[in-house]
Amino acid sequence: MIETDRLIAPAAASPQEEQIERALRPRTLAEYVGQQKAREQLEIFIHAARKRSEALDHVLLFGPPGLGKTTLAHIIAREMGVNLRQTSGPVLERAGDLAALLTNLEPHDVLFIDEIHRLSPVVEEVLYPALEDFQIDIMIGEGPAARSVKLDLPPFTLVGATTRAGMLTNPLRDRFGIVARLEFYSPEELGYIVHRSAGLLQMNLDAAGALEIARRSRGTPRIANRLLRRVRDYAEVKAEGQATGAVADAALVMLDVDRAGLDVMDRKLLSAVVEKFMGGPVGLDNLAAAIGEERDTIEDVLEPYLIQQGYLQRTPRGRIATPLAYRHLGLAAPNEPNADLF
Ligand SMILES: Nc1ncnc2c1ncn2[C@@H]1O[C@H](COP(=O)(O)OP(=O)(O)OP(=O)(O)O)[C@@H](O)[C@H]1O
Ligand SMILES: [Mg+2]
Repeated sequence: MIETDRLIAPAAASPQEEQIERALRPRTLAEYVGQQKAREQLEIFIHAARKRSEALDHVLLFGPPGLGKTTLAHIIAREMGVNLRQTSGPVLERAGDLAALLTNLEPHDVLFIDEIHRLSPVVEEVLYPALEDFQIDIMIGEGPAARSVKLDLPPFTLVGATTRAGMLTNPLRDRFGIVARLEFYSPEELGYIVHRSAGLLQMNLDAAGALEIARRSRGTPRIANRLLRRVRDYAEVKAEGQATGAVADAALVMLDVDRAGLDVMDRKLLSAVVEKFMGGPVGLDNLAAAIGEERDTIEDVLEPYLIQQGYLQRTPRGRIATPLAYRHLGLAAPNEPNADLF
């Protein structure tokens, strides 16, 4: 069960997995599948910045976990031909931590701040003038002898990533010239990603096998690559390494990923709304308590895909299960005309 939970969880599970992810990560914009809107924008702005020999404008990337924000940050640095320095909101505790990073940048470098919605207010204060004027004010010394010194920074590009653009303060959000929202991938796009990964892993995966995995990966490349590796294991043990559509299906059924690509947690959430709260509306806190999950996990990880696929609706009064959710659970929706026949 624990294994299954981890399978679908969009966050990278272990250092080992992160290593595999790095190996499968596309390195150029041309290799980056899908996200057409974000890719086209970036292509143009990167091209223009390079032509003028300027730093790229600051970029905010947002979207659910595993859709390719970190990947895109690395690609931006690579396409700009500059270094990337990486940190994250919770790691930057003090203003001095950020100042140290900023003063070590070279012209046009990319500073990548993951989970940028978790920056502390004091650090954010330092960031504003850095983003706007490439300057920071730092305090030197303590007590009566303390004084503030202005330091010039080289022009740089901040790439911020967040799963929740709504949690950014307005002044911070306003300082990004380029804002790209990443969307869930289509089965065709994921099929292509899985096909490419299978090549890198030297695995025999036919077109039907790739599509089966793609359709059941919650629109998320990280999950697609993870399911691919499990299908590979299954195929090696049960099917002489041939990952066909039928083999992939059998492996995914074994892993409790259903034919719509929903896993145990997805189904648990939907059945809680339907059975414990009569289809909703139910508030986030009640739902979290009912299924024993964190609010954040529900909002960041579980809900976005269920909403996008039309199983769940978010209303001001709470979450509501749609007729599709009832059907998926093998139940009749309360207002459907034939409800009584079942
Ligand atoms: N557009 C893409 N084309 C091909 N592979 C991709 C693409 N986007 C992501 N991937 C694959 O999915 C994995 C996860 O992507 P990434 O780590 O960039 O997600 P993320 O959005 O940063 O997630 P998190 O919010 O958890 O940090 C990558 O290692 C890469 O192999
Ligand atoms: Mg990331």
